[in-house]
Formats: sequence, structure tokens, C-alpha cells
Amino acid sequence: MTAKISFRGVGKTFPGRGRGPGTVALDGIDLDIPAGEFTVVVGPSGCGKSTLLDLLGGLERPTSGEILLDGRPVRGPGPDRGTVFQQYALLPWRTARGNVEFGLEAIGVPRRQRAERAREYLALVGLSDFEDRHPHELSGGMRQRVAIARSLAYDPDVLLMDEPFAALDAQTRESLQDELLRIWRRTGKTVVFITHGIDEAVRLGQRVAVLTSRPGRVKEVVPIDLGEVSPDEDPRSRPEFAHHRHRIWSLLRDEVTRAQQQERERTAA
Ligand SMILES: Nc1ncnc2c1ncn2[C@@H]1O[C@H](COP(=O)(O)OP(=O)(O)OP(=O)(O)O)[C@@H](O)[C@H]1O
Repeated sequence: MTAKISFRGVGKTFPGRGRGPGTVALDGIDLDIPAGEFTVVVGPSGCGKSTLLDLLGGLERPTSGEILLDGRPVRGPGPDRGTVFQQYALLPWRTARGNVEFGLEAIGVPRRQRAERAREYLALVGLSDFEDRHPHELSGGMRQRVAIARSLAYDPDVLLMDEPFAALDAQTRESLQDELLRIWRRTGKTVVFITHGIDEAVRLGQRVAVLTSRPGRVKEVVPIDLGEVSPDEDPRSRPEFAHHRHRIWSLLRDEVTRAQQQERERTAA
């Protein structure tokens, strides 16, 4: 079976200033992601996580290797991929509904359908009562829900999420994680989610790809199985959760130390 997304020997080097050496952000990334999987990517700061997502989103081109989406090389952005960033990037002069409709205008969905679809997706993220509010009238968590609704409304196959909950308080983050899982189960999207949070990775991922410090390579892909979780149980308190958490923490620890060492050498140079 072909993977939905396939990174094949993907490298990315950013040119240096003047004659200076470039920055090798990613090197030899090999990763296959099946359709419908929730994949989380973790790694030390600056290891190239956002770069990896930008390449998949078609915002950047790889220096080496290729990324295949449904077996075809990614050559640019497209409506088959929706992105949610850490910052909400909502239009302040538009209501929640207007923001969701905005993405649909861009792909030429007729007006009446736009309104209908925007309502449907705002309901999916639990914001039916807030569709006429402007971003400044919404909490951080609600704004991020609007951003998620906007990305889902044009029905991309793949949802790319770059630390979407990082700016939220712990409680809002946890409830949005639960909500995202519910939405993912309902919609069957393929999700690639970047985070710094180990707990977040274990809570959300079916697999967690741990990257090395820069240049980022895939150090290990950890399958997550939290066992049978009953509806009134907090999965975060299960022994399986602690086990996976510790595994990923151990893999990251060495890489973070290496990244800090690199940073010290760079500032000393
Ligand atoms: N447009 C660019 N031009 C030059 N260098 C870049 C560019 N974008 C990223 N880099 C460099 O590439 C490396 C990887 O950056 P990237 O933002 O992908 O890492 P990250 O893992 O997402 O970091 P963080 O966890 O801190 O958000 C960094 O050293 C960064 O400075």
C-alpha cells in the first residue's frame, strides 16, 4: 500500500548570509505516514520541525530528496492540505463565520454554500453560539477553534498543525486536545502535528516521530497505545501513558543536551 505522505531522503539547507555557511535544517528524513493517521513530530528547539511542515505544506522546497503526497511529489501549496499555526492568523475585521468563509471564497465555493459550510464546521468545533463574534471578542482557545474550523471547512485530506495549542493555558490546551481527537475520529483526516510537549504528543499521537537535534533526522518513531480507555477515565493517568512519556523523554533528553551544546558553541564562535 502506498503511504498518504512519504518523506524520501528529504534534506533542507538554508543559504547562509553572504559567503557564510548555510544552515542544514533537515538531513535525510525518511518517514511514511498512512492515510488517516495522527502523527506527532517532536524534537529539540531548532531541529527543523517547522521546516518539515513547511516542506509538506509546499511553502518551501527540499534541497534534496522528495516528499510524495498520494504518490505525487509536492510542488507547492494546495487545498488538499490545511495548516493551523500557533498564532491564530484570523482576520480581525471578520466574524468567526466570516473567517471560516474566507478560506472557502479563495477556492470559489458559492456564497450560500459558504455560509452553510462555515456554520457546520463552527458547530463541529463547538462554536455555534459565537459565529457572529469578532476575534477580539473570543478567548484564545475559541480563536484557535475558529482557525481549526477554517482549515477543516474546505475539506483538506491532510491537516498540518504547527504547535497550535502552545500559546494556550494548560486547561484550555487539554480540552482542545480532547476535542481535536474527537474531530479527527469523526473526519478521518491525516494529521501531522508538531509540538514541544511530550504529554501532548502521547495524548494525541498514534505514532510519535522523535527528531534529532539539528540537522533534524528521524531518531525513532514510537507507536503509542494507551489501551482501552473508558469514557470517564483520564488517559493521562494511565500507566501506559507514563511508559510512553518516559520513552519519548529519554529519546529527547540526549538530543536536547546536544542542541544546547551546539547553541553554546555557536554563540561562543
Ligand atoms: N527561512 C530561513 N532562513 C534561514 N534559516 C532558517 C529559515 N527557517 C528556518 N531556519 C533555520 O533552520 C533551523 C530549523 O528551524 P525550524 O524553525 O524548522 O526549527 P523548529 O524545530 O521548528 O524550532 P522550534 O522548536 O524552536 O520552533 C533553525 O536553525 C532555523 O534558524
